[in-house]
Amino acid sequence: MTVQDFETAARTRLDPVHADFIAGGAGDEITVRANEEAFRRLRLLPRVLRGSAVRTQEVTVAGSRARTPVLLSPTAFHKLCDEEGELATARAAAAAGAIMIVSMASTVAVEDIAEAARGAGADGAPAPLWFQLYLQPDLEFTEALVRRATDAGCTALVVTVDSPVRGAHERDLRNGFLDLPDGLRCAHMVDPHEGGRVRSIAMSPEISWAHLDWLRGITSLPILLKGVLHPEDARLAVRHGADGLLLSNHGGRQLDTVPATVELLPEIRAAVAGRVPVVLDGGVRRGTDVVKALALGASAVGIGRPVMWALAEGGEKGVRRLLELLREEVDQALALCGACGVQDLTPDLVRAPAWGPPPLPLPGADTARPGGVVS
Ligand SMILES: Cc1cc2nc3c(=O)[nH]c(=O)nc-3n(C[C@H](O)[C@H](O)[C@H](O)COP(=O)(O)O)c2cc1C
Ligand SMILES: CC(C)CC(=O)C(=O)O
Repeated sequence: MTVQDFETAARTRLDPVHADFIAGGAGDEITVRANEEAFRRLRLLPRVLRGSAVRTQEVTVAGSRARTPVLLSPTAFHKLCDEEGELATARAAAAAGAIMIVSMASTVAVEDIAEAARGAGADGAPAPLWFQLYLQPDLEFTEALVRRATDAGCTALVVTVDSPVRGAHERDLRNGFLDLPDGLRCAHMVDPHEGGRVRSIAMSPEISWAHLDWLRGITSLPILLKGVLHPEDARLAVRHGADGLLLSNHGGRQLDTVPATVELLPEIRAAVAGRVPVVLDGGVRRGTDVVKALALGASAVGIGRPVMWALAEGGEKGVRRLLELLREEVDQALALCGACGVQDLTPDLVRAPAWGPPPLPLPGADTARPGGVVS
């Protein structure tokens, strides 16, 4: 009945080491918890008598049209959850008309995922697929991967920029989960020039804005940056030609103790000043969470762990049910807010506690804390 139920059910089926890999985060997992808690602290303030009988959830983000504002954030290794892996996920996403962001660390190749999605798209419409990339210091390899994703029909690239090194996943270290089980591999990291050797994904601290400029020069696909948290970086992203941001703290899996993403949303929105869309992920578990994020200015929201749990619980059917459930919950929340669609969701529908940047005590200035970030 709820998104949370999928986790409970999945845990009875999954190897506990793999369940820990999915659930876990970096360090003390403070940010993992903060993401969900922040949504719980926000309150909705609905409008009434607005005639919201005909409702739509359609959105267009960075040129891709979707039937739902809920997209599938990139998650690695779907074959840990289901033997069909990303093929099952792609079919379910296509049936729901949801954007799926294929992880660079997927256990099925993007060409095969695209084929599965094409076969399952409702109304014969192609389901939008985006491709997530960790920029590799080996630019030739990165360029070849961008071409593969483009040729497979992906309509945007999502560059994850919060991973100059990998976050410290202490559950995995304790469990000794350091590699994929035999028989599974990252499909995009098999190097045809090196006799099928599987490369590791480099999370490299040498990656800089210059690499993004290089990427901008080799592709005409929209580029979204995933993992920008500081408003100054959001401004820089726009200046460097990014077409959108995926406001994400990697589900609390990179730097622990960073703020919940929904807390940062108003600041990031203000920084980009409407020039590019902002998608948000992290802790979205309810239709009301989706509505809160959209009201605060997100163009869409992503879900990570729930997809893995649903896949483990029921394969393609599980992910279909998950997406249906969220569609039903979003529809109900829209109706109860007096909204016919995303366009009717505005910041005045949300009451936020007083979070945001700490007050900057200026010499001689009144140091009283400003009110909530949502006015
Ligand atoms: C098991 C797992 C694998 C992930 N793999 C990737 C990945 O390959 N690339 C990436 O950019 N983010 C990855 N993420 C982060 C997600 O894209 C997303 O930011 C996060 O899961 C959203 O938070 P949520 O799980 O609370 O919905 C992963 C997250 C999880 C839980
Ligand atoms: C294997 C990693 C590249 C996947 C990831 O980003 C994560 O586990 O958070």
